[in-house]
Amino acid sequence: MASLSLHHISTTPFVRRATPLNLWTRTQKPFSIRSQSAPVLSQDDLKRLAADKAVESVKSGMVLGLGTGSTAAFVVEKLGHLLSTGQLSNIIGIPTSKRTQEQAASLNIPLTTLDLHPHIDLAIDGADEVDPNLDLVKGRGGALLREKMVEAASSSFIVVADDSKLVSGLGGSGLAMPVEVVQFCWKYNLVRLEGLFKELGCEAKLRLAGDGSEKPYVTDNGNYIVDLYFKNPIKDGFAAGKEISAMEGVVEHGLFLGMATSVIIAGKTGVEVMTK
Ligand SMILES: O=C(CO)[C@H](O)[C@H](O)COP(=O)(O)O
Repeated sequence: MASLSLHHISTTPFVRRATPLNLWTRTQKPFSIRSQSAPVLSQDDLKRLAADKAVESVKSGMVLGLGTGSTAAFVVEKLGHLLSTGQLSNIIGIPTSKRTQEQAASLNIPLTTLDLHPHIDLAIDGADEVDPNLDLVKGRGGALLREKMVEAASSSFIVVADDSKLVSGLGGSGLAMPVEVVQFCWKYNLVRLEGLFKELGCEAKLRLAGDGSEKPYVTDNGNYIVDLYFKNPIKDGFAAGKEISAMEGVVEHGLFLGMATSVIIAGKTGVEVMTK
């Protein structure tokens, strides 16, 4: 396990005294936050705290990768505010989804593409799981392909999350690890993916649109998503990623390995900046 440095930032005035989070033993569970001396912080409050901390690294003139999801949306919101109040200028963003593109455009954040700006100064995005090596599972919001392209092109990649995202091993939350696949013979690939991780008790499911119908979810790139649910965490993420990528018809997977420069985690005891 790589050694990590943790920089602690108190969430005062919400929490009077902060202690480091117990990063490596947490399991995924919903939490409500209560302190005798402070108001309750919701999960959205924590996401916003992490987002605001990350935006402190943004400087005028930067090319920015704009992530997708509820935490990344707080980042985009803050950037819009700083631009509209003149506290930031001359930034340009590359959105990782149509959703983020729409939000950023509505806040008058100038936008560009990787074609026009292949070198990104800083990307900020959420994550679904963060392990002790700062390796990630991403893509439960369905934007994994564009996220990976944008974040791989960034000199620096800051992850923002609340502490429910901390896991001791990837796949360990029991929630989905997504794989984007072409529509053609998706079932063939679903069966092959499930077989690949049989010994981890993997169950593969086609992601549905979520509108109550049996229609599949379609990504911004016109593909389907196969969600992998593991009973046991993945032991070697790099080997797993390699095997998934080698399958014909797989477009991208949600393992983001060795990509994060730092992870900003907000929890009831404060905000931690985790770096390798
Ligand atoms: O990878 C993502 C979208 O594809 C998101 O960053 C991830 O799902 C976390 O989302 P949220 O901040 O809403 O928990």
